[in-house]
Amino acid sequence: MSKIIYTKTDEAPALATRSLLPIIQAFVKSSGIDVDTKDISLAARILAVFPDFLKEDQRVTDDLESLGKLAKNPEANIIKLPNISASIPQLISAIKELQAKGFDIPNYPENPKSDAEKDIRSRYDKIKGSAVNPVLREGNSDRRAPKAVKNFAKKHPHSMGEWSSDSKTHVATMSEGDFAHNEKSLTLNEAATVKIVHTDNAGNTTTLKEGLGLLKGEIIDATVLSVRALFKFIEAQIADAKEKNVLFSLHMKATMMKVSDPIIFGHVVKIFFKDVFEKHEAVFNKIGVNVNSGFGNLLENIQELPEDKRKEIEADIELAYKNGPSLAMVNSDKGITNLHVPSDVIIDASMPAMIRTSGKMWNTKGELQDTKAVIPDSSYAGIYSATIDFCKKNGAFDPTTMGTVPNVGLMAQKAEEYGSHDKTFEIPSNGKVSVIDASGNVLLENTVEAGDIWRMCQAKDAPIQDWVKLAVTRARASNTPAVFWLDENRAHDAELIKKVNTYLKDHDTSGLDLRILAPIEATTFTCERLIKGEDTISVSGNVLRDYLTDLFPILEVGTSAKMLSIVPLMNGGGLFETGAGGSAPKHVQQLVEENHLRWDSLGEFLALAVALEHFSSANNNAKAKVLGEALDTATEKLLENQKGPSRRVGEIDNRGSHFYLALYWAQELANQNKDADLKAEFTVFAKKLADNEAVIVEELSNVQGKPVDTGGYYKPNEVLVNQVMRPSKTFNAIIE
Ligand SMILES: NC(=O)C1=CN([C@@H]2O[C@H](COP(=O)(O)OP(=O)(O)OC[C@H]3O[C@@H](n4cnc5c(N)ncnc54)[C@H](OP(=O)(O)O)[C@@H]3O)[C@@H](O)[C@H]2O)C=CC1
Ligand SMILES: O=C(O)CCC(=O)C(=O)O
Ligand SMILES: [Mg+2]
Repeated sequence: MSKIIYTKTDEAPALATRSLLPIIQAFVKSSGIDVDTKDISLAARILAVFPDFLKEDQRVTDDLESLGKLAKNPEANIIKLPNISASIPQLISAIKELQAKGFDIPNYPENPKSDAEKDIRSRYDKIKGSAVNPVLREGNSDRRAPKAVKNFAKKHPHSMGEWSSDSKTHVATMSEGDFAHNEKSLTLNEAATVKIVHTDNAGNTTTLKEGLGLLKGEIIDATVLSVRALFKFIEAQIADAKEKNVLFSLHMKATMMKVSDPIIFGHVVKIFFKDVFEKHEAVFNKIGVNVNSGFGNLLENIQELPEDKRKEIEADIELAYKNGPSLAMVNSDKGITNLHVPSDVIIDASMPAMIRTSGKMWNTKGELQDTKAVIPDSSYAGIYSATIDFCKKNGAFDPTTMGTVPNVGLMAQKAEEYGSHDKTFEIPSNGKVSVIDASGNVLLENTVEAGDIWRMCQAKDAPIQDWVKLAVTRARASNTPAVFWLDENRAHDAELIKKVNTYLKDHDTSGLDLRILAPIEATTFTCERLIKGEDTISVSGNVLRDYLTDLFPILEVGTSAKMLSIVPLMNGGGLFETGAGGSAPKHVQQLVEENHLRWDSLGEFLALAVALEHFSSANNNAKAKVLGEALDTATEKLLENQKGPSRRVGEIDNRGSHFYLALYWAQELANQNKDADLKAEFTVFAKKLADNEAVIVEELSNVQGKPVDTGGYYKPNEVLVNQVMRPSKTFNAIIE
């Protein structure tokens, strides 16, 4: 029998699940709907790949693998909550926590030498970074703000920082030598099996990858980022930030671009602290400093040095801070800078947050200051500079009047940069890298220098056809203009444009406003419509999907957590993501410190409603449809009555909002007349909830204000965390 699968993930969404899931299961039980869970948390994914290190009773199934298979099956109905895409520091701290809990898993080998270490390293490398989404996303992306959410934001706008025309904030990006400028691309006329070969200047060849099967009609790209150009660029930006007296900040996606971006991150750290690295290089090499994991790695590693050496290095670091521009801070109280940990500043969330805050970031004194946002590769940086220019000219966007920008994003089957992980290489020596087919034809080739980062991407034809179809479907269904954000001057986009023009002919596009604009023009076009209250669908590739589905939601409705985020799977199943953002680590901190969880589960509510609707049509289950419709109405009511979580301790939090969802959902089911059984069942249920509202709300708020222990961060203690997340005896008794 088909089921709805609810994913157990990490951090705030996983905490919320402990409260919400029992409610959901209680509501759907009588309708013959099974809501099962799969654990794809970072901790579970680690345990799943090391059965040989664990005791029999500690072993877990590989739920990600089985979900990946399910996603290719028409029966799939998966509710996917955000999970940690682990940076190395996150991975290491999860490993430590598991080891302390008695799981005898190996350490992460920073410099694997033996075969055994290399095997361990390769298992960990599969877990790190964005390792879940690419496996489950067997479809393209349809993300939008539901009407109720837009209306709520218009009535109750989030705060927006003002923008002034003399803001010194700007984006800095490379004008040569980056991935954008070196890109080569082609479409395959026939299926092929290719290998990737590095040839040095003496003619020695090294095969970087072989046996890579490509399909007919697939677009492939090869490109390289020159480290020499990167160094020159970063040095100039550091000097310029100091001269202009703006904060220096770096914005990368080290999680999703898990091979290239940590390397770039590391280079920026080394250049920023150039004098420190030059002077102490030998020591750093000896103690195994690796700043691809951020400057924090250096600070941690030097702790093991004798005190005088450590003090000397710390003094040199202080000097570097003094001589350089001010760094943007992630947490000025704790001295955490923008360069500390790559997973603290993730571009899709960090740039919009900055734009929402007048283009400012925090300085060391905890004050807001104008910022230089360094985004090394210029492929997509322009959309942020165009948005910033727009705000400088027109002032901040006004959430009470602005339109909306839904997105249709190409991502299925690891499209574009998503699929580059196993085809990205740090190049050992000067020469060239070639993509060569079985007959020896060189399909793509780039000149490289030692240290350059070379990568290849793929976009298969079937996902592209599906994406064009989805764009037309959404444009038609919402009667909204749609813009393909593609640049004819970029090699990859030029190939894609040919396909878009071809596949648009497969659909009835009469009366639709469909256009193709380069990203910067598309941004300005969209923003100009946006301030007039007009809606525009962005139809984009994978990276822009990621950027745009945080950028516009954060400006429009304050957070991308409130987005409806659907992935119609290409084989007919449904993947329903909850919101378009992440796992909000700061929210966990607040819960632990003061037992208040400000996570908003609106994304979960929206996803569940569409999952129920999908379940209904896939299984011919009329009750599921009634449940879904009632849930949607209940969600609207929750917004109207402002029963979403507050940010402040003592006020309604995530758990309180779940109670109100249950109350309204039950009331809607009691009020409907499509299903008599549900009506009867939930009339009783709704009355019980309503009668006990005051008691339950009091029980839920009484617990707040004190620290709590959930027994772990990556793998909390189930008993403790359930107690924390379900503190109302009265509510629990009614649910059970
Ligand atoms: N689909 C996925 O699985 C995704 C996973 N991630 C992962 O999430 C982690 C954190 O990423 P990060 O870039 O910091 O982005 P997040 O989206 O987790 O956080 C950014 C900020 O957005 C706000 N926010 C996000 N979701 C909610 C919500 N449901 N309710 C209320 N506020 C919300 C919070 O603001 P405030 O603190 O001001 O309340 C939060 O600090 C990383 O490990 C990353 O890899 C990121 C994106 C998608
Ligand atoms: O997979 C990830 O690491 C993040 C994905 C993400 O940010 C998104 O899909 O919007
Ligand atoms: Mg994103």
